[in-house]
Amino acid sequence: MNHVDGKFWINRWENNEIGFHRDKPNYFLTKYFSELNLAESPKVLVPLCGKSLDMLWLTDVGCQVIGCELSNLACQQFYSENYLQYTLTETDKFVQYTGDDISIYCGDFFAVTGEDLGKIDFCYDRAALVALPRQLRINYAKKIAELLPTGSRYLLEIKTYQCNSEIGPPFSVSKSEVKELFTNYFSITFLEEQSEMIQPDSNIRAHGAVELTNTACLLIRN
Ligand SMILES: C[S@@+](CC[C@H](N)C(=O)[O-])C[C@H]1O[C@@H](n2cnc3c(N)ncnc32)[C@H](O)[C@@H]1O
Repeated sequence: MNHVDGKFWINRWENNEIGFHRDKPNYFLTKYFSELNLAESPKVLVPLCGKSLDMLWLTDVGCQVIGCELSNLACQQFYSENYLQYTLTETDKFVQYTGDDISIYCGDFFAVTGEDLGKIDFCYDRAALVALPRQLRINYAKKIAELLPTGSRYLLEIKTYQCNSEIGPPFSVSKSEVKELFTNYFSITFLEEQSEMIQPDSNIRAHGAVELTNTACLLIRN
């Protein structure tokens, strides 16, 4: 399993192993969005976006969305399944899908720069940090801090479960790890926790994890 060079994820999309995809908007996003005090028409970064329908929900409430996704197939499916028009531009780093309100940089998130994005108001992370093994989570936290300007908001959902070694994705990320990764750059509030039983067909269930807690974290960039 090679998470680092991306083959793992490319294969998952090619084999349609996308059990992480949801057919309705995320509960924490829809509940807490209005409390974020964002400017009008905020620019939202969705790292590791897959073909998440949360991006559509965000445009419905007036956001301009920039996603980043490794798999070209995921990007194509996002636009075609939602009947959205796009144009394609190729650079040395990305294939850029540009739609009316949603653009996706198809390529490696770790190659994105502040110059590529412009000023981001809000970063929305569902199943992104927790998709990454520990060393990449450290790099990811640094990248997020680099891309987000002072005052911007970062809504992060983590999943926490009991395990003896690092299994995943999704990887178990605790509230103390969130503090460790982000405390140098952000003020952190834990908004809400919800427990759920892990699906019997999940790979982490096969390693003995039975129940997990989803925690919504709100981070504000210092
Ligand atoms: C668990 S999925 C979550 C997708 C989406 N956030 C959602 O909620 O459905 C993680 C996604 O991250 C993408 N990904 C993994 N590593 C990446 C990287 N380095 N750059 C960009 N995308 C990446 C994968 O292809 C996959 O679609």
